[in-house]
Amino acid sequence: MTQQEPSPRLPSQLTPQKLIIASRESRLAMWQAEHVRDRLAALYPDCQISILGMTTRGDQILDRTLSKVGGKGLFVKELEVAMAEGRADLAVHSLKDVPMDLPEGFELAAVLEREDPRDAFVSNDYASLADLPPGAVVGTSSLRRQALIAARYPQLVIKPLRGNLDTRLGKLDRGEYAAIILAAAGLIRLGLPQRIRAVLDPGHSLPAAGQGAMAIEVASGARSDGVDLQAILAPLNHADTRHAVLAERKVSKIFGGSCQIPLAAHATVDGARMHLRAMVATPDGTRSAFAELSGPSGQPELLGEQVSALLEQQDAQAILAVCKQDAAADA
Ligand SMILES: NCc1[nH]cc(CCC(=O)O)c1CC(=O)O
Repeated sequence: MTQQEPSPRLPSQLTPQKLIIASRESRLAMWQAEHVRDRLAALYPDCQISILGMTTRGDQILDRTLSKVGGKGLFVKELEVAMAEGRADLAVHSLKDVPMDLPEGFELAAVLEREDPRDAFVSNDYASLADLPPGAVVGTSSLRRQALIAARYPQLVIKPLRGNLDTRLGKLDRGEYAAIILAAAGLIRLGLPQRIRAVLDPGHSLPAAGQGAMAIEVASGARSDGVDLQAILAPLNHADTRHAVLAERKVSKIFGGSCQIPLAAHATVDGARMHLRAMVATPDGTRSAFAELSGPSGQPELLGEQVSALLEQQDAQAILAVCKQDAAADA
């Protein structure tokens, strides 16, 4: 799991003198941008690397669930505008927040090695979901987490929880929730692993496509001074993680791809083989479809298509129709 792509050994005149990284300003986003900055600084010691912090619409709108205000694109659009205008060269994202289809003219130059992809149970008073008394309030705004919890623990009450990690932990600590569910990766990166009371078994709480992975987005083609950003960033790519997330994102894309439906997709890679598991459900968790398959690591998108076909055979379309009705009733 730790091999990196071979370094491209760029001719020295093509290594950049200056790189600007666009990032959201949340503590997690900044940690991730600094991580990329430090890795690039080690590769290109003569390059001056800075971080341009930005606020996105996704950070500003905190009173509605993401699925209602337009989905994942809200976290990346401003960063793409900065790249298109030449104010930044690359953007660092949590891959989970990156839409399945990037706008024309942008691509993912690197997918970094994945951190723990699992969901984490976080609480000051309880050790696990199973410990919560009936009626206890659990915070999450993820439809996937909501459906998975409702299916196994229908006696719990799920309430929306938005905002960056510090905001969410603050709401838990003020007693607004008995427990909250967060990605383990974010807590680990922020140096808060002690907040994790239990990691949820992926067999019960299958992770979201891309969870725990970071990606670097660039504008396609060479920079105006001829610097090939793709080649510059290639050494940061982690091949196994890229293959896993390509398979996961294929499933997301086939099922309509944003926060609108409860959908999980998680792949593991073992050398030349990979295994993909995926699930779709109704938001109340009462109906769900699950499928899994193994295949060659070199054809992740094919595996994604095959697993999606298995889900469809299990009536996934009927589940999605229920979700769409819910969405229409909300509107
Ligand atoms: N939707 C927000 C988001 N995007 C990425 C992460 C965590 C880090 C990751 O998955 O890489 C989180 C927070 C969470 O789900 O708890």
